[in-house]
Amino acid sequence: MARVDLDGNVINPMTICMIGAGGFIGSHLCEKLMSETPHTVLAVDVYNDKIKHLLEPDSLPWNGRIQFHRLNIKNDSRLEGLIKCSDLTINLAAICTPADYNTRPLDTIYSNFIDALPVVKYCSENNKRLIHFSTCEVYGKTIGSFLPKDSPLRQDPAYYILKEDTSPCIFGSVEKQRWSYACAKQLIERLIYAEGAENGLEFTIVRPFNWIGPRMDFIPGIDGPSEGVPRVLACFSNNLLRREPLKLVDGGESQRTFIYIKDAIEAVLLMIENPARASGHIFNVGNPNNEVTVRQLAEMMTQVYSKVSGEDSIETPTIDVSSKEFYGEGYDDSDKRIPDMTIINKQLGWNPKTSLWDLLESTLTYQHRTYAEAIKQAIAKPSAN
Ligand SMILES: NC(=O)c1ccc[n+]([C@@H]2O[C@H](COP(=O)([O-])OP(=O)(O)OC[C@H]3O[C@@H](n4cnc5c(N)ncnc54)[C@H](O)[C@@H]3O)[C@@H](O)[C@H]2O)c1
Ligand SMILES: O=C(O)[C@H]1O[C@H](OP(=O)(O)OP(=O)(O)OC[C@H]2O[C@@H](n3ccc(=O)[nH]c3=O)[C@H](O)[C@@H]2O)[C@H](O)[C@@H](O)[C@@H]1O
Repeated sequence: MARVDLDGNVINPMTICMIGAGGFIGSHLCEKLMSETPHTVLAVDVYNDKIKHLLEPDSLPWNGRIQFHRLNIKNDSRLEGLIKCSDLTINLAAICTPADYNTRPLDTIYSNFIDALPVVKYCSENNKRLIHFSTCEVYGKTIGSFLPKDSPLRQDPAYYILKEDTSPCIFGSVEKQRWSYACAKQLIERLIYAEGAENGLEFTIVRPFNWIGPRMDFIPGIDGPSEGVPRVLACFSNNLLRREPLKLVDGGESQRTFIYIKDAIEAVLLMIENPARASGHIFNVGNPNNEVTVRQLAEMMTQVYSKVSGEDSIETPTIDVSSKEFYGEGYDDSDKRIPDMTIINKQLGWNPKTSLWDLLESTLTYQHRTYAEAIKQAIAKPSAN
């Protein structure tokens, strides 16, 4: 039975150059493409731990449809050739953990802007379609966050809903180096948009809103550096696994909307297979129904983990820490991130399905199954170093 797109046209097999395929999102996207489509993936990354299960053994049903190319796009002449022999390039490569933005601002700016330039150039020069991963962080802070604390307008959606074609990008001052990432992402978006306007580059830009699920980042001291600071899901999972209090930065008052990685990947597959509907657009991909403060996330994760692990939660499940202490100088934050869904609904007819509780249940089940034993060993006999 041939697979058809949203307009009833047969979907022909494509070759996709996926840069950053070895990461959290890339690994889920590769799983989806291998298990549900006839497409071929040239998986480009410096690591492949998270997609090894797709590359071996040769007896896998999709064998031959995914090839791993270990290369660093900063300085590898093979990149252009891979883009030229693909129908579509998806660029996921980035430094995208906030702890790096104010501590490694140069690497962050290079990774999110400079290193993406050749990818855009090769696509434009060779008339190849590009799907580029930006971030919801390009919206920065809401307009409402500048109103007086008790202003009723803060409840007015016009002051906090984030819409691709109307909302401004509002960052903190240059000293707040946290915004090095979002600003680099904003400028690469503007460059891509200009390549589209001036040179006819066929592009789609994705603005993910806190996608979470299995294989996101790492657990410090187990499959990542002990002093590493991953994104909040992995931080809180690590605390729960180690029976430590979850640290709430500046009281955990910031709000986020979290979406299950599997729901988000559905949206990306629709973009891949419906170029006529996706090209020329910027898309919010998030779940406006899953909004919590970070404190509420910590409380919910504590409850879910207790259920998943069968262990009672500890006496003091959370403690407050200052952002200076947790991230260092130059940290700043987005207050609230609610995606407007008009454009993605209209173009792709997509909506997220999974509640925050359910996505946390499946994700923490994975975390507990994958890490609980290793953590127990690590705590039992702390390593020499
Ligand atoms: N996960 C989210 O919720 C989220 C939210 C907003 C934006 N994004 C964006 O989506 C993209 C993917 O995010 P993710 O969560 O999968 O992050 P990730 O860190 O898990 O994946 C990024 C991958 O890119 C690779 N990479 C980085 N620099 C490279 C280089 N120079 N050459 C080759 N490979 C390189 C890394 O090895 C890694 O495997 C990023 O652009 C990120 O900014 C993600
Ligand atoms: O994932 C996204 O959509 C985007 O936003 C993230 O930024 P942020 O949501 O701030 O990243 P987290 O590290 O997950 O932090 C979320 C919130 O939790 C707080 N936090 C984090 C970790 C922790 O241990 N405690 C804690 O209170 C942070 O201060 C922040 O307010 C990252 O910038 C990228 O992954 C991406 O651009």
